[in-house]
Amino acid sequence: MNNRPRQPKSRLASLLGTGQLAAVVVALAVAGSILLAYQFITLRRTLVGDMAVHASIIADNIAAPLMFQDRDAATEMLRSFHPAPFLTMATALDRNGTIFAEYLRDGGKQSTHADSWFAPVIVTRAVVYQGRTLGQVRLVADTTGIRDGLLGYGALLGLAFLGALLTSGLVSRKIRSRMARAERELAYLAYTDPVTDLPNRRASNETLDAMLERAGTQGEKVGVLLIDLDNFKVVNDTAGHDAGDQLLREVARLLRAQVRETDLVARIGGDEFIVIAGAMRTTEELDHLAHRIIEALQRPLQLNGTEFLATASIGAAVFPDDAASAPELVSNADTALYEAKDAGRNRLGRFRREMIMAAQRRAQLERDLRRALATRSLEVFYQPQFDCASKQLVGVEALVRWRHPEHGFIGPDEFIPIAESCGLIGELGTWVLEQACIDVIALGEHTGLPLSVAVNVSARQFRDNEFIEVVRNILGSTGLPAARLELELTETVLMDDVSRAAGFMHALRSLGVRMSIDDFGTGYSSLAYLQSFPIDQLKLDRSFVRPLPRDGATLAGAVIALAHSFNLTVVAEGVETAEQLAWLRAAGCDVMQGYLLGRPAPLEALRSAAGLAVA
Ligand SMILES: Nc1nc2c(ncn2[C@@H]2O[C@@H]3COP(=O)(O)O[C@H]4[C@@H](O)[C@H](n5cnc6c(=O)[nH]c(N)nc65)O[C@@H]4COP(=O)(O)O[C@H]3[C@H]2O)c(=O)[nH]1
Repeated sequence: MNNRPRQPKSRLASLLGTGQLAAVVVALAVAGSILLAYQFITLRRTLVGDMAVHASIIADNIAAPLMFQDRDAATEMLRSFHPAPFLTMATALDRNGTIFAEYLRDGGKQSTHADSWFAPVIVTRAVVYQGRTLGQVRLVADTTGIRDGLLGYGALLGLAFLGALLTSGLVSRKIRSRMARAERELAYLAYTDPVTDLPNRRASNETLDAMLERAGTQGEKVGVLLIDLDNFKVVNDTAGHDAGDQLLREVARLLRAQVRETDLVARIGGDEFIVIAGAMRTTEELDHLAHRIIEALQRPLQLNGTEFLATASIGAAVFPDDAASAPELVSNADTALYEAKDAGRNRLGRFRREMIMAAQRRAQLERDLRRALATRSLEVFYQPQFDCASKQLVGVEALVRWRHPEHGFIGPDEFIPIAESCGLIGELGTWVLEQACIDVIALGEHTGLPLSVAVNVSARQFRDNEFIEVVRNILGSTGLPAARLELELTETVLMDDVSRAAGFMHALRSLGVRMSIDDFGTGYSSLAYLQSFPIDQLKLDRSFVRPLPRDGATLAGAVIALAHSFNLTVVAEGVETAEQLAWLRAAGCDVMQGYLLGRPAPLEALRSAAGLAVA
C-alpha cells in the first residue's frame, strides 16, 4: 500500500485566485480612468486660465489697430499667438460684432462636440479704450488634443499594466508550480520514512483509522503486528549507523515481501515497524503472517560484508476481537509485544485480556514501590559467598527484598524492571549500595574478616554518568575500602553500548572497586570479547551449575579454565547440592554461593551464622 496522497488544492482556492486577479484588474481600470479624468479636468482648467491671460493681452494691444482700422496689424497681432497650445482660432470683432481680423490655425479645425467635456474652450474679452468699448477679442481652443494625449497616455499605461500583469502572471505561475512541488515533497516527507521509504507513523495511523472504519461496516477483521528488532542497537553500535540504516532497509524489504498488496507496512520508530493486515477472516491469518515474518528475519543478513541476525519480537492484536478502536488496538499490540520481549525476544506475543490485568498490576506496583522507597520499607538481604579452597566466608551478595503490605513478598525479578522503567532505579540502587556498604562493614567487624559485598547494577544505573560519583561518595561516606566492593553487571548491559561500557567500567575500576560479570553464559557475548572490558570476576550462571556433575561438566570446566587463563576469578552461583560443591572445588572454581551454603537472609540472621566455614 502506498503513501496516502495529499488532497489536491481545492476548486474554491483556485476560484478565489482568479477572483482576486479580476478584482485587481477592475480596480486598476477604475483608478486609471479616474486619474485620466482628473488630469483632463486639470489641464482644461489650466488651458482656460492661459487663454484668459492671452485674451486680456490681445484685448489690451489690439485697441489701436481697431481704432485705426488697421486690419493687417490686428491680424499680425492675432497670429503672434500662434505658439499658444491648442489655440485654433483668434478673432477680433468690431463694435458691431463683425469680424475685423481673424487668425485660424489649420483652417480653424476644432471639435464638433458641443456641451460636453470635449467642447471647444471659448474665451472672450472686451476691447476697451478710455472707457469706450471698441469691440471684443474671442479666442477658441480645441481640447481634442488634450483628450487624445491623455488617451494615448492611458493606452500606454494600460499596455504597461498589461505587460506587468503578464509578467507577474508568468512569475506567479512559476512560483505556484514550485510551491506545488515543494508541497508535494513536504507531503511525501510528512507521510514517509526517508530511510526505508516506507510510510511513517502518521501515515500508518491514518491508514489504520480508515481500515477500521471499512472493516466495521463490512464485518471484517483487521490485524496489527508491532515488530521490534531485537538487536538493532548492537548493529548500530558495532557496525555503524550506515549498517544500521541498511539493516532497516533490508527489514523493510523482507516485511513487504511477506504481506499482501492491500496490507500496510510502516516504520513507526527507530527499530519499530507496524504491519496492518486488513480484510482478514480469522485471527489465525495474522498469526501465520507473524510467524512468516519471524522466519524471514531469522535468516542472516549481509551488512557491509558482515553477517547479522535481525531477529524481531512481535506483538499482535486483532480488531474487533481485542479492541474496538485504533489507539486501543495499537496499545494492546504493544502490551503483547512487551510480553514477547519479556519472554526472551525473537517470538510472537499474542494479545490476551489477562495482559491488561498484568499491566494494571504493574502500574499499581509502580505506585506502591514509589511509596515503599520513600518510607524506606524495602530491605537488603545478604547471601554468603565462600572461598572454595579455604572454605572461609569471603563475602556476601546484596539482594534487595520487598514485602508488599497486600501482595506479600515480591521478587526483585518483578520489581527491579518496574523500577527501571519508571525511573526509580537510580534512587533504589543508591539506597541498596549505601545500605550494603554500611552492613558489610558491620558484618566484617563482627566476624573479624575483610568481607566483600557484591551489589547488582542495573542497565539504567549503568547508563547514568552520575553513577560513578554516587559510588565514590558512598565509599567516602561509609568508609568501606573500595577493593571490598564488587559491582555486578550483566552481559546484556555491557553489550547494549559496547564502547561506552568499556569507558564507564574503566572509570569505576579507577576508584578501586572490583567488576564482576553476572549470569555469565546467558547472554550472547564471548569470553574473548569480554576480555576487552576491565573485569575481575565471572559469575558462572546457575543454569551451568544445575546439571552438574552429571551433565554440563565440559562446558562449566571450559568456562572456569578460560576465565583463569584471563586471570579472572570465578564465582559459581546456585550451588544446591553437595555433589555440585565437590565438583566445583575439584574444577578449581574460586568462590561459590547457593542455597546449600546459605540462602539470602537479613543482616541479623547472617551475623549469628557468620564465621561458619563450609563443611
Ligand atoms: N534457585 C536458586 N536460586 C538461588 C540460589 N542461590 C541464590 N539464588 C538466587 O539467585 C539470584 C542471584 O542473583 P542475581 O543473579 O544477581 O539476580 C538478581 C539480580 O539480578 C536482581 N537483583 C536483586 N537485588 C538487586 C538490586 O539490589 N539491584 C539490582 N539492580 N538488581 C537486583 O534480581 C535477581 C533475582 O534476585 P533474587 O530473587 O534475590 O535471586 C537471587 C538469589 O536469591 C540457589 O541455590 N538456587
